[in-house]
Amino acid sequence: MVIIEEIAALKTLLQAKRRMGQTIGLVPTMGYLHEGHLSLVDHAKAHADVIVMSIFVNPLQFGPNEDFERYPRDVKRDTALAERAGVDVLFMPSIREMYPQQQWVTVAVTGMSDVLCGKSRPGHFDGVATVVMKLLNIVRPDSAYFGQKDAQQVAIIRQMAVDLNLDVEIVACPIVREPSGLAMSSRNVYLSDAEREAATVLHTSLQRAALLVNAGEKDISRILSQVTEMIQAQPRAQIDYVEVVDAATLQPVEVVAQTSLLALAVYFGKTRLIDNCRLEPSEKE
Ligand SMILES: Nc1ncnc2c1ncn2[C@@H]1O[C@H](COP(=O)(O)OP(=O)(O)OP(=O)(O)O)[C@@H](O)[C@H]1O
Ligand SMILES: CC(C)(CO)[C@@H](O)C(=O)[O-]
Ligand code: BAL
Repeated sequence: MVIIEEIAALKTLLQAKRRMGQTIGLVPTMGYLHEGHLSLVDHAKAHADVIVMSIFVNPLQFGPNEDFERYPRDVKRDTALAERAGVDVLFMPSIREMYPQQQWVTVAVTGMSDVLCGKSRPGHFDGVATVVMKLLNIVRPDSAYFGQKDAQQVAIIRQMAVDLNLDVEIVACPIVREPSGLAMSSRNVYLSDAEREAATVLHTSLQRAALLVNAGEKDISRILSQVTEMIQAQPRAQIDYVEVVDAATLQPVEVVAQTSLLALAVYFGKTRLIDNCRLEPSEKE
């Protein structure tokens, strides 16, 4: 595995790979790697010849009172895990390398960014879209891999690729979970044992919703009230939002359809966790 910190060096290396006819897959991350990230590498390896993983904790996507400073970092461990997973090029730029001067031009996301997580994290998705756009322009991958855990992020990036005519395939990969059902996340490290245990209610409540839909329930308010009640019964949980939206446009929907996404964000102590699942009504009626 080659480790690169400079944009120019990365561009030169990838240009040579491209000239040899090799395809490039990009896995963007903020590091502190876990099985969720590594599953993205597996998906990328199935499609592309050269796997580039980026590790960059992007200041542009953190609000002033968020956890940019204390976001977990472990370069040594990440390097070993990336190499073992089969990453070919690990791109770890400094903040100065990515933002050598004030960023005068950024990507602005409208509509899709003021719902769900965007409501409580103003500016977050502009920061995500801007850094992903920069990474795509630096790496020029054939395909880029994102986790479905961050459902709003992947929907926005897909839309960015369409709206800004990007020549890249955006691939959404399934959520990887702990045996307890808790979705893997770098921020899980903030949880106390009791909070980690309590947080399993997220997956259980999503499963309850899926069961209801399977049994023929189409009324979104009834589904939402069951999910909300289950979470509220857990004293350590503080709901930020629980919503059903269209998975592609993120706009609210009134009746469950094949494209519906149940998404939630819930605080356990100071830690805000997200999770989601598709609600797929059975075909028979
Ligand atoms: N459990 C998971 N399953 C599948 N993909 C995941 C999972 N967790 C993260 N990813 C994906 O990995 C990529 C990098 O995410 P990131 O580095 O922010 O990790 P994270 O665990 O989501 O961190 P955070 O706790 O900050 O949300 C994103 O595309 C994200 O959706
Ligand atoms: C896509 C991403 C790497 C952009 O900083 C980040 O939002 C993440 O890790 O999900
Ligand atoms: N995985 C999303 C990155 C963030 O929460 O900033």
